[in-house]
This record gives sequence, C-alpha cells and structure tokens, in this order.
Amino acid sequence: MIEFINVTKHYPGRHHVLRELNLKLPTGQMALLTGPSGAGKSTLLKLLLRLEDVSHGTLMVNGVDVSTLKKRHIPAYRRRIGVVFQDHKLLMDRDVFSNVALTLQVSGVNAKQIQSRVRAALEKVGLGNRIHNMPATLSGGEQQRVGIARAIVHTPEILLADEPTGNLDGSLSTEILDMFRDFHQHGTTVLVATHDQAQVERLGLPVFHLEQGMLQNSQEKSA
Ligand SMILES: Nc1ncnc2c1ncn2[C@@H]1O[C@H](COP(=O)(O)OP(=O)(O)OP(=O)(O)O)[C@@H](O)[C@H]1O
Repeated sequence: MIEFINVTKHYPGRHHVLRELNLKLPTGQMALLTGPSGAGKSTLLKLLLRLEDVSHGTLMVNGVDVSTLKKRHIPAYRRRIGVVFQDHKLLMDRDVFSNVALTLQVSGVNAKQIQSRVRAALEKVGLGNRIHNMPATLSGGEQQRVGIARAIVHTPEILLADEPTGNLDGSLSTEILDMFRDFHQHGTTVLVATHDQAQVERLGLPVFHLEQGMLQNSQEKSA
C-alpha cells in the first residue's frame, strides 16, 4: 500500500508544490498520475523514492514511514522499488546486459544469478535476442524496454514510471503501457505519470489527477 496522508512538499524559496495530499494505492493495484506540466507529478514520484523529503505529513509505503526514514535505510528501501524514466537514462557505453545487470551488481547478487535474472528480465520485455547490443544500436522503443528490464530485474514490489512513453509514438506507447499493466497483473504495484490522454482513456485504470499540487475533485483519493 502506498499512502500519502496530508503530504505537503515545498522546495526552498517556493510555494507549495504538493498541498495536503491524500492518496491511497493498495498493494498490487495500478494507477495513472496525470496533470498539466508543473502540477507536481515528478515531485510526487521523487517523494516515493525519497529523492526528495516530505515537508509535512506522512508517506507510508508497504509499512515503511518514508517521511521519517533514516538516511542509512534509504538504499535498502529504494531496492524495493523499480523506476522507469522518460529518457530511460541508459549508460550508452555499456551493452544491454551490463545496463540491466547493474542494479543486481550493486545489491551483491552472485554472477550466475545475475546471468539468469538479466536474461529473464530481457525475455519479459521481448529483448532476449539483443542482450549484447549497445543501446545506440536500438530503437527508442527498444531502449525504453531496456529501461523497463532494468527496473524489474530485481523484482520490485513497486514500479514507478515518469512519462515512460513521452518520446514514443502511439503504438509503442500502447506496447509499453500494456507491459506495465502485465506487471501489475502479476502482483506489482504500479504508478505511471503520463500526459498521454489517449492511453489514459484506453487503459481505463484509476487516475490521480493533479492540478497545482492538489488532487482534483477530492480530498481523499483511492485507486
Ligand atoms: N528541485 C526543485 N527546486 C525548486 N522547484 C522545483 C524543483 N523541482 C521541481 N520544482 C518545481 O515544482 C513544480 C512541480 O514540478 P514537477 O516536476 O513535480 O511537475 P510535473 O507535474 O512533473 O511537470 P512535467 O509534467 O512538466 O514533468 C514546478 O513548478 C517546478 O518548477
């Protein structure tokens, strides 16, 4: 369960970016996060990753109080989450295997396990045959799928994505978002920030719509 309880966020010297936000996403559910540019979508995801601190209120994630989590516990907490970015942030000087393996290497997983888990993750995203390609030799959609394999290789409890289809055309967006839905159908909690209204309508999933740091039409929102 992801639960924002009266969460406010302000950046130094700025007005509130999120204001007394209440939102619940039960374990295993998938929801979309929408709203105009600057509404606070990325900030909300950053709070979940503890890349930013909550200013006021409580943020609970699967029993962990993220708002008060000690610095030394943050790396272990983050390992429970997978993240996909719009620009996928791949290391362009490393092949597909190395990009996906990195998360496991920093967690101290042994080499044999890494081999089998990276292969399995790449199979899941349909890139089992591109394991030794360099990212620059892949299309935009394929690069994004490498980013997704990297996010799921450590079987995270929660998968977050910030505009994962922002640079892709319609059919590739459908493919990527259907992949997220598939992970959710296998039990992962998924939250995807998107501007893509056509996909929002097609997917018919619960939507959290942010406007100026507040969820629209509701004080208390649940997926
Ligand atoms: N590190 C920061 N310091 C100060 N202000 C910030 C910082 N990060 C974001 N902001 C501001 O907070 C507001 C919300 O930004 P955020 O990136 O969360 O919005 P968003 O909904 O994700 O927008 P977009 O759809 O354009 O990505 C914006 O006004 C932005 O300028």
